[in-house]
Amino acid sequence: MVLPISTTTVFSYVIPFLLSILILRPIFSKLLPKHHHNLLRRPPSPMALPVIGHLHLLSSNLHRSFHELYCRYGPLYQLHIGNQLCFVASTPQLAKIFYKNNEFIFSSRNCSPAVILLTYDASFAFSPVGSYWKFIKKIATYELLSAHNLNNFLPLRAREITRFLQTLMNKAEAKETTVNLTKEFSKLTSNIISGMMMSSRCSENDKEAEEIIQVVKEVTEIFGMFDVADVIGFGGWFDFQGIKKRARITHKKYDALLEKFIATRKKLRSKRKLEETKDHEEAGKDLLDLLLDIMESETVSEVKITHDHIKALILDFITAATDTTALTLEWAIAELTNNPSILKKAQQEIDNVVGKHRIVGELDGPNLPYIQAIINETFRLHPPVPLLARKSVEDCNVEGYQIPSGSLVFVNMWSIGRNPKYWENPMEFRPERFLEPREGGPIFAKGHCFELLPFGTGRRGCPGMPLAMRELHVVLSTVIQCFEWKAVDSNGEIMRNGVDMTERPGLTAPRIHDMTCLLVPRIDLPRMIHQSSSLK
Ligand code: HEM
Repeated sequence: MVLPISTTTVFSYVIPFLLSILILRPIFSKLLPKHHHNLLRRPPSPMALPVIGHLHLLSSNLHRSFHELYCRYGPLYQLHIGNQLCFVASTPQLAKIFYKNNEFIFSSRNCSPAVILLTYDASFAFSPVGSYWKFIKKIATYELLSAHNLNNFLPLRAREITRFLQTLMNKAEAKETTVNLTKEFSKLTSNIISGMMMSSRCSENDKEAEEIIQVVKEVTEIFGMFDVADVIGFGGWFDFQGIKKRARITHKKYDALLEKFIATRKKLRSKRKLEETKDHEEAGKDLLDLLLDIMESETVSEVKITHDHIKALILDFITAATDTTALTLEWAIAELTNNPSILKKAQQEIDNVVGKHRIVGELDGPNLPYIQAIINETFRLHPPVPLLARKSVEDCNVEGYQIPSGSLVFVNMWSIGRNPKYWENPMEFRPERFLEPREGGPIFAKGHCFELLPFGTGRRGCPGMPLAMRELHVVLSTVIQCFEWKAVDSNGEIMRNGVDMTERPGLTAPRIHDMTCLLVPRIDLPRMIHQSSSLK
């Protein structure tokens, strides 16, 4: 039935009613509580296509695509990647609102079928904040990566760094041989973390090292991919991009390597039990031992640890620790190659503070502030994890916009690091900016200064930060102290116009080409190694 509306009714009631809404709307909107008023407000968003949403706007270097969209849509915008609702934030203020003020809501991560496949569905880094995550977080913070354990493992790191320097020195002495620094950094960082986790080196020989490096590279690349089949709703059945196939192959390779390590350790434990030796405990308990203790323990623990959990956790930590640390070193060396005056200043600092009679050690860290500034400047321009990605577990109101539960939130640290609003002449590599007096105090990379969050922040922030900071400082310092280097291209020709700074896609943002150099010794390394028989 249609109700007849007379002209009188329209003029007497409807038009005045509509006009009053128009006039009073701004007043009411101020009076209404913000939360209510904005319940359905969403941040700006580009035009979406059916089914794929905004996928067509994204390149494989997501942080670059997100930065371009930031320039058009502002600090907070909304995207549909297939059927997944996403929000991208590109200011330090929003980073703080999302990950500090609302850290419980944005504490989960996106776990794709490929990640589940690769990580035995038992990853710590991808698990929601629940009893398993809390249990492992406690072990990571108070055992594996505690200050006490890091000190216990100082001799191990020193030994690995000495080996690394010796390898470089041997290659430098064979004058024509070029050195692939990308691979050497990855070998070093994977040896350090596998030494701490399994008291075993990843790369006793070059073939094994190559295998590990390839697997880690593959895992981080897969972790950083959007599988179109998942986000447009086909789920586990389709594999248009071959990501699931790659994950299966990589998983198989990883599994074989891990099984080998675990089997070796089990043999060692039985031998130790028989001999009742205590040496190992004195040298610092590794993660594998801790986990095997928990798995084999008869007492009921908070969480049941299985063989698969152990493999998943080793994968988590090796992957998280190897690539990130190695690629930071590589970016730093690349920037120093392109900025010889900064390299000179760094050499001078080391020569003045440490001299040429002993090798730089971890304990020199606080006395070498310029090296730390170089590391911070590298983090700013080349954050190893360019996008901090979390998933919301509840609805949340951010700056008047509604962010529904289950949304993916990206904070684009790469974009923030290059934004002239937060950094003067952002494209200039200038470590001095971290040493100059600054309104608001100095900027540190430890998770409290939201302009610079290389390790993330809050409860889901990186537990490996203390180890990474020690490693980065000492390794970069020793390379600067011990060698002059000249970057060469794939034909072995010296690159006179500077090294290429293009990135490769993935969860981390490594350089696209390996850093290959001709090395020239700056010091008499064999004599120094002999003199300072251990690096402290
Ligand atoms: C330069 C080196 C490193 C960088 C830049 C880095 C960066 C990060 C970032 C950005 C996150 C995510 C944080 C967030 O969501 O707020 C993370 C998580 C993590 N990192 Fe690191 N990391 C580094 C080294 C390490 C090392 C050496 C280890 C282990 C020894 C490690 C283990 C982890 C783990 C296990 C997580 C997951 C934590 C969780 O989900 O609760 N990282 N890292």
